[in-house]
Amino acid sequence: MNINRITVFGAGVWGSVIAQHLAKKGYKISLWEHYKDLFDILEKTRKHPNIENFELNSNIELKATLEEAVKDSEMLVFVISSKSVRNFCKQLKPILNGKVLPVVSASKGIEDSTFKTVCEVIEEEIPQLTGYAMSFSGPSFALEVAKGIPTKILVAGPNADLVKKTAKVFNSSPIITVESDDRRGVEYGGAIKNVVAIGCGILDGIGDGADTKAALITQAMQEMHDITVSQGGKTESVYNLSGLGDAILTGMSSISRNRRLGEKLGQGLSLEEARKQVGTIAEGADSVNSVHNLARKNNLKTPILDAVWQIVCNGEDKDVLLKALGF
Ligand SMILES: NC(=O)C1=CN([C@@H]2O[C@H](COP(=O)(O)OP(=O)(O)OC[C@H]3O[C@@H](n4cnc5c(N)ncnc54)[C@H](OP(=O)(O)O)[C@@H]3O)[C@@H](O)[C@H]2O)C=CC1
Ligand SMILES: O=C(CO)COP(=O)(O)O
Repeated sequence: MNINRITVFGAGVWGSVIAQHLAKKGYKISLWEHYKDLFDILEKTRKHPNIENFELNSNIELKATLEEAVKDSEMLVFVISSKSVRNFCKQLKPILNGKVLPVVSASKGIEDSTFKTVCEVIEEEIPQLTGYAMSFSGPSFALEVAKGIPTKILVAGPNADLVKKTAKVFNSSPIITVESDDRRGVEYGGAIKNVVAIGCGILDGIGDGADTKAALITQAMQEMHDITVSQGGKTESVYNLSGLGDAILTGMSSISRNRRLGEKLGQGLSLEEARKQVGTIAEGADSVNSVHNLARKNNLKTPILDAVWQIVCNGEDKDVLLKALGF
């Protein structure tokens, strides 16, 4: 696999930081963004409005159309919100025109109606990519990676050779990549940890502290485990970087948008108001329903995740979470 040009879809904070990381390594990057206002700002200033002291590397070219974005590309990286992936693939498919190339998803979510992971949605919509989609997931705040703070991220996919080569592409300071053959387990962990982070935020909003959040994470990990394993994921992935590692990061850090959304809910704000105040996407608010429905469908006992669902989706009082924890 000889890679020179990589396309990154989504110039949000994580997409831009990934593009920068790869550009600094010497890859030529085509960065595509669908939101015209953001595209125009990036093109005009080369600075990202949501990342401090961040100027796009000269190896990054902004691409306004999908045709331009995929031209000469040897790898695609998806960093758009998970719920927009299916429609996005419908636009991308005719443009790829049967082309086969490795695809990496850095998005974290589970589709509501189908319970499919982002890689599975990509492969379903663009069948020639089946076996070529990999997940890139682990504890990695874009804002910390942008500052050069070290982290470890899993690259997971069904083809060991492709995973090895892709891990090499992404591996360089401050990111150490770790290879995995359990894409499902990695993607489920990455999606469910966002719901766990909302739960931790709710506790913050109520005024409870790190002690209570640590108890929540510990109990919720069993629920993450049971759901993931029921879908064919491995136990070892649940307790690896994308599950446990990312649950600790997002549940405990003030940076996490999912945790911040939960905090607003815990303070009594409605979901709509909480979303507005957080401003940017909080994937957990979309995944909470799919996670809940999946647990019900499989008759799994998931009291912590159910309580978060009741608060987020039904507007229940936040005390249901304390009750679920046994307080
Ligand atoms: N930020 C982080 O630290 C990390 C984020 N992630 C994951 O990465 C993904 C992106 O997050 P992040 O970059 O932080 O979020 P941002 O809100 O900063 O960016 C989201 C990106 O998705 C794009 N998008 C939204 N809707 C559509 C659509 N209909 N079609 C095409 N593109 C669309 C956005 O465009 P627009 O500007 O129009 O909204 C934007 O480029 C999420 O799944 C998140 O969980 C993973 C690890 C770390
Ligand atoms: O997934 C993330 C870090 O690994 C980002 O989490 P938030 O979306 O909650 O900020």
